[in-house]
Amino acid sequence: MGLVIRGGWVLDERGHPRRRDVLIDGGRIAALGPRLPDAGHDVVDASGLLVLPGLVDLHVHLREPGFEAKETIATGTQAAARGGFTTVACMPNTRPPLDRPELVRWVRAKAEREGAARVLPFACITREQAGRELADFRALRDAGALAVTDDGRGVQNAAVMRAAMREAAQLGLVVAAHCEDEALAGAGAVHDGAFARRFGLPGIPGSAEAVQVARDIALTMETGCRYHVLHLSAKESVAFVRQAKALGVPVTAEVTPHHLLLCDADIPAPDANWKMNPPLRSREDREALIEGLLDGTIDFIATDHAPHTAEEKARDMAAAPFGIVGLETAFPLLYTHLVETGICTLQQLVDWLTVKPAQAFGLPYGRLAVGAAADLTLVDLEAERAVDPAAFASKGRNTPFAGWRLKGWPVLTMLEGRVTWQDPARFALT
Ligand SMILES: NC(=O)N[C@@H](CC(=O)O)C(=O)O
Ligand SMILES: [Zn+2]
Ligand SMILES: [Zn+2]
Repeated sequence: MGLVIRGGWVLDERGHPRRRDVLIDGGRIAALGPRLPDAGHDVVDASGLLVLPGLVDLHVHLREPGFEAKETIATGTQAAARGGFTTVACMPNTRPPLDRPELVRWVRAKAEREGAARVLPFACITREQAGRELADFRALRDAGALAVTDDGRGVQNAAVMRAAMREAAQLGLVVAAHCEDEALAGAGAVHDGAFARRFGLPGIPGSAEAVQVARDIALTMETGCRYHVLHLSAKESVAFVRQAKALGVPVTAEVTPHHLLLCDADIPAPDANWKMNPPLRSREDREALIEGLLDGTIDFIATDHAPHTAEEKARDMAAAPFGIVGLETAFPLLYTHLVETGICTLQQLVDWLTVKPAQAFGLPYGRLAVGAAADLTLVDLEAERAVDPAAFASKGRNTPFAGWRLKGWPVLTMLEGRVTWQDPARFALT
């Protein structure tokens, strides 16, 4: 017996909403049409709801192993499910870092047992993320690593980065980079701009990111490696990626919801819930990111969900760790502030959160089509409520968006036909 998702709005090829039924059988989408027969199937009433392919977030920190006080694979994937995400890629800056194949296998096995989302682990570029010797890419790939990155830190030595790209090119692995020149970033806590000056905080200039983006594009041209820029934040970086793409360089880039929606002028006062790396930059940087996303320079959106404990984030802005959570607010934030404001269409937003990240990493997810895995997200576009960090599934409560009134909340999430989250006020599926 299958399950019919009855009467929801499905976006067609041209992005127009159509009333469609979705039949799920054996964890796959078995049929999609205007009026499918019940034929003894279970039925979910999706009338009035948007039915999307399960959202894909290729940049999250699940913190296991080693930082279970911040998050676990279980709580992080529950946060993903609540946010409408069915596939997440987790970063290797754990303790120990994911620089050996047995660690990649351990994360995959634990996620398989406890996860409420599909988890694709990134592995390290360098051993211990120390920036010196390369990890064993072939063994990491064979253990199931999605790609390699030293996220949390930039690779400081250009020769090490070039060696990584040569090796990755041989193996068909993507190199994903956290671009940050540590000599330029120094001990900075926020963007090197008006807010930093007003509160006497050390600043991180946009150039700290952009010089590594430029360097890595040159190395990509030399090595032919597939290169991806994580959490793009500076207008100069956008310009470099745009130019590289025009030259046919195999580069992709992502941007976070917070860099699209906030700039340093929005920070109300020194408060570590507004501290993340890269930092919120200037209004012009933010505008360049939106422009880059709209013109295809930036390929997709990823949250960089980076949970920390309340105690860590209660420290002052200079001392607290970088990072904010993102999984449980991403869709409503972007729907309310990009789609409802007319900056982009619903179809564009959905693509940036589904098929675009999947395509960039060669993954078969993010499409609502017969034969595809039944990863689905039902969203109520009219539901409006305030962001309440106390109600998060994540252990992290560190968000600058607390109290924001948003529309477009996910109400049911399904991974391969199994419900991973449902709004208890609306559904009671088993
Ligand atoms: N983005 C952040 O501010 N923090 C991330 C590291 C990272 O993504 O670089 C973290 O691990 O906490
Ligand atoms: Zn990073
Ligand atoms: Zn990150």
